[in-house]
Formats: sequence, structure tokens, C-alpha cells
Amino acid sequence: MLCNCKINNFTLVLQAGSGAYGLVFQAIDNNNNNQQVAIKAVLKQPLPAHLPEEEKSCIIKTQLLQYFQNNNNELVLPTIELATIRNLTPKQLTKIPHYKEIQLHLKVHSHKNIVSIHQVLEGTIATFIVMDYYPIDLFTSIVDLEHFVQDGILIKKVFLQLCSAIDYCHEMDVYHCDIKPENLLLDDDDNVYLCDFGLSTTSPFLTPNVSIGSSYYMAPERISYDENRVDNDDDELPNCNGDIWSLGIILINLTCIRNPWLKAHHDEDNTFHYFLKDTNVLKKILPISDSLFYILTKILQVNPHNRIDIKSLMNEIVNIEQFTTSGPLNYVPRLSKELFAKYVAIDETINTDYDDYIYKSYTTNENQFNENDNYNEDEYSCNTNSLITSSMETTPYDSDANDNFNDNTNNNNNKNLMKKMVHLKMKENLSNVKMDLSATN
Ligand SMILES: Nc1ncnc2c1ncn2[C@@H]1O[C@H](COP(=O)(O)OP(=O)(O)OP(=O)(O)O)[C@@H](O)[C@H]1O
Repeated sequence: MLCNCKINNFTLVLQAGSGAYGLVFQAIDNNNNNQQVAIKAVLKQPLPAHLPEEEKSCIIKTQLLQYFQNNNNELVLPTIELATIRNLTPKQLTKIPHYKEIQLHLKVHSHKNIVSIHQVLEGTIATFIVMDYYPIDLFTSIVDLEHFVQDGILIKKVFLQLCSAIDYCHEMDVYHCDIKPENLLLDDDDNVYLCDFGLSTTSPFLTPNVSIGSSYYMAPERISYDENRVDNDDDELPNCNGDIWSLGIILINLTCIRNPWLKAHHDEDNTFHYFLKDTNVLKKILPISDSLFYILTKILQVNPHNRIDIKSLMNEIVNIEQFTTSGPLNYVPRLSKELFAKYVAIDETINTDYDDYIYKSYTTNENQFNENDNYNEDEYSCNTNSLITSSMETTPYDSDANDNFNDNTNNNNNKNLMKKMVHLKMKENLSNVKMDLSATN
């Protein structure tokens, strides 16, 4: 409906996404060879937090439509200097809270795997953020296109790029707090880009009782802070380790097209309840190899202090040779230093010792890289065909899958349906666990 509306030199083409905080449009830049850009519209007046996401999206759309109509579908807006936004003080931000997202995003957007912001335009009812446009998000790519099920090297590439982006955010004291496949975008060469800093914070420690984000990806301490809190001033819960938990769930999504649980809460989620009793449950509900299980147990530590750090995690991913017990991900080559450097942005302006760090731990790992194992891209793409023994089964949608379904963060109906399918698979697995457990009792 907003197609062909104009904001300065940009023409809106279509709505690319929506969320609880904004609408994102694909647009073309009429001053720059019609280059594609994404424009996120964020309302200045925050909507009541209790409203469901769909309702918020609807309200944002209606208000924007009205705004464009009142201006003959053409807005001429002032640009806000990015440096000014970077320098806003906490006090100033309390008056314009929606600028916090932009400020934190600007702090880290020079990383190659983080969406770049080009301009910020100030309207009367909304602020418009002009960014690079990417055609697809990781959720659609994993679930809809099943793009990763046969390509372990691609999984390594995307996951390592994501780790590198998150690691950079943490080095810049930005904690994303909403890492999920819908907030990860892909370009045509399968490079990943982190977006949506709407829930990010610079606070290194978790604030009590702030349970925000998508429940599937949230660390247990974010879901039920008090129960996980050890009453000791020195033992505050680090926000960076909450992001690492989310990385673990994304690793499961990439390798198994599944979510292990709806919510990492011991009382409210049966699978997680079983997992707390015995981590081996993961091997029963997911087709994961022992080596992936080993990595996941290092990530999915309930005590955030015990979780693996990102660089060690990257090292594990570089070296892992088996993601799943069968199928095309049953064998994955280690990454050579050259491929690692090709995939993972080593930007010297960002962090000069980064390469050294990874490479050092990479070569001193007990699974030390062997020159003869050198992965050759062409050879592997031929080999993968012979490695395919079965593809992931797809389960048709069944209304039973709605039973436990409680997600208010989906972007559109298609994604809702896909998520239901993913969770139906998960539910089937859960019944297997129950059967297994009753068999052992
Ligand atoms: N730069 C971009 N290029 C293409 N699509 C994008 C871009 N940025 C965001 N999107 C799409 O728009 C969706 C919503 O964007 P975003 O997550 O920033 O909004 P939000 O209102 O903060 O969402 P949420 O409710 O998840 O916090 C994303 O999931 C993604 O699919």
C-alpha cells in the first residue's frame, strides 16, 4: 500500500519485514542508479508494550499510511548527522528513546557482517533508518529453502561470520540480546549480516526481570533471572553470555532445522526440563554427532559463567568434522586458514590481533590442522553429492502443533507457519524422548 511513496530521493518498493518496533521497506535510491536500500520506519511514540506484535505492526502501518497520505505520498525530511546520534548522551536519549537502537547499531556497523546504516531521516511521527538491503533472512533460508542441510562448509561460514559480528559487538560493549534467524540477513553470496539492535544494551550485566526477546533463543537467566541468581554481588549475570546461548540455538537451527525447546524454563517447557536432568536428551531429540553435542554442552550451560567464550567456540567450529550422525552433514572438512580468512572478516581497522588469536588457538588445538586435509572448494562440492544419504524430513502442518505455540515475535504469516512446522518436528522429538525415558524407567 505504501509502494511508490517517496522519502527524499528514495522510492518505497515493497514491505520487506515488520516487527514490534518498526516496518522495514525495500526502496530504491533514485540518486544512486536505483540502488536497493532498506528503510526501517520506527514510530517516535512507543506503542503499549502489552500489545501483540501483529497489532503493533498494524498500528505502525496505519499511522505511516496516514502520514504519507497527508503529504501527497512524498515526504521531504531532514537528515540527522550520524555523528550527532553517536554523541547523544544517556540523558538526551531518555527524551528520544528510539534513538538508542540507532546509536548502538552505529557503534558497530563498520563490521563487515553487520548491516550498515547510511542515513537517518527525521519525520514528524517516525524516524527512518536507511540501510543496506538484503533479500533474505536466515530463518527463511534455513526453514523454507533448506539451504543449509547439505552444506557443512556453508554452515561453518555463516556461523563463524555471525560469531565474528557478535564478538565485535561485545568488544565494543554492545550486547545484542535478540539474536535470532529473523535478525540475520543473507546476501547472494551467503554472507550473513546482523540487524535489529532494538533490544541491545551497553550494560554488561543483566537487569533483573527483563524478559525480552524471542523465547526460543533466550538464555535461561533471561527468562527467569531470579531463579538463576546466586545472591552474591560479584556474581552478576553477564549479558554477553546470553548472546552466546542464542548462538547455540542458532547452531542447532543450522544443522538440524529444529529448535530444541520453546523456552529454556524448567517448569514451563518439558524438553528443557528433561535437558536439565540429563544433557544427553539433546542427542535423543536431535540428529547431532558426538562432537556437535560436545560443543553444544559447552554453549548451553545453565550457569552463564560456565559458557564457552566466542573465540573458543569459533575454534571448535573451524575444527569440527561431523555435525550430524548421518546424511550430508555427517562429514564436514576442517577449515583451512585461507578459507577461514576468506569467510571471516579480518578487518585490521577493527581488531588487529583477531587473526592471530584465532589462528593461534586453531593451530594449537589438539585436532591440529593437517595440511593434507586442506579443503578444496571444488572437490567438496562434488563430494557432497555422494555424501547425501537422506535429506531432512519435512512434517506437514498440523493444528496440534498449536498446543504450546506461544510466540509473539514472528514477522509474518508464512514465518508463523514455518515456525509451527519446526515446532511440530520438535514436538515429535519430544514424544520420542518421553518414550525413551519411559522405556528406561
Ligand atoms: N536491512 C534489511 N534488509 C532487508 N530486510 C530487512 C532489513 N532489516 C530488517 N529487515 C527485515 O525486516 C524484519 C523486521 O526488522 P527489525 O527486526 O529490524 O524490526 P523490529 O520491529 O525491531 O523487529 P522485532 O519485533 O523482531 O524486534 C527483519 O526480521 C528482516 O526480515
